[in-house]
Amino acid sequence: TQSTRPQRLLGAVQKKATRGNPRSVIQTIDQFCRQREWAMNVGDEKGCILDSVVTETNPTTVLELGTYCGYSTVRIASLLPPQARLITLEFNPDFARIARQVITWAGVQDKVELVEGASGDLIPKMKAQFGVNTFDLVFLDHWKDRYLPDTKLMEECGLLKKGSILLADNVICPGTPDYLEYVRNSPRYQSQYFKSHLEYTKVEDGLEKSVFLG
Ligand SMILES: Cc1ccc(Cc2cc(O)c(O)c(C(=O)NC/C=C/[C@H]3O[C@@H](n4cnc5c(N)ncnc54)[C@H](O)[C@@H]3O)c2)cc1
Ligand SMILES: [Mg+2]
Repeated sequence: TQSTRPQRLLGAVQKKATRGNPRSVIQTIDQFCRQREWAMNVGDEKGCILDSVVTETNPTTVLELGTYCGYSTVRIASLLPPQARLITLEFNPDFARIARQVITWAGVQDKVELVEGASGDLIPKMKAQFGVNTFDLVFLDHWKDRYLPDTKLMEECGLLKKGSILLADNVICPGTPDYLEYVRNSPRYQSQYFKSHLEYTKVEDGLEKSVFLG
């Protein structure tokens, strides 16, 4: 039977990346996407912006919406201090299965909890079922029409505190117009756009960093 792109991406990681070395896993996936097959990972250019936001936030509790193959999961987890943890949500079981293997190959599995399910169902369970108080950082990279409803849901569930950071991928391409309008015009957020490019291309894209003001 035909393999899928995520399966081929995992194969490249297991063949070329050094076990337990997150940077090696990231480099292998970026090389695979440049030389073999494009895949919707945040990539190395926007990834460097992600790295700088993670390190300056120095988060204890991180939420990622949309794991896909685990590229940004590994990238974020590799920068977290020992006691910090990253919860990542993925509703496609095939992607989740691949991501778990990528995360384990990188050796960051102790900092990551991959939960299979839809963000709309799981966000309301974060406090009671996952023992979360609030998130210091949220990375949004799932279906683009879910960014706004899930942000409002996180507000309603009391998962954001004064100073919580939302970092959203693809605010230009594919684009998240309703989300951008909300975080840029709501008095509850201080927003900043980081201009970049769609992963592995010269097309403009960017990340939007929004600080929740309480
Ligand atoms: C026109 C066009 C097309 C594609 C691109 C290129 C491009 C570039 C990018 O960086 C992109 O992030 C994307 C993109 O579409 N990302 C969607 C990513 C989804 C992943 O998240 C999962 N998921 C989706 N909704 C949920 C949800 N509620 N709860 C839990 N998991 C969810 C899915 O199962 C996938 O694992 C596309 C650019 C322009
Ligand atoms: Mg993306």
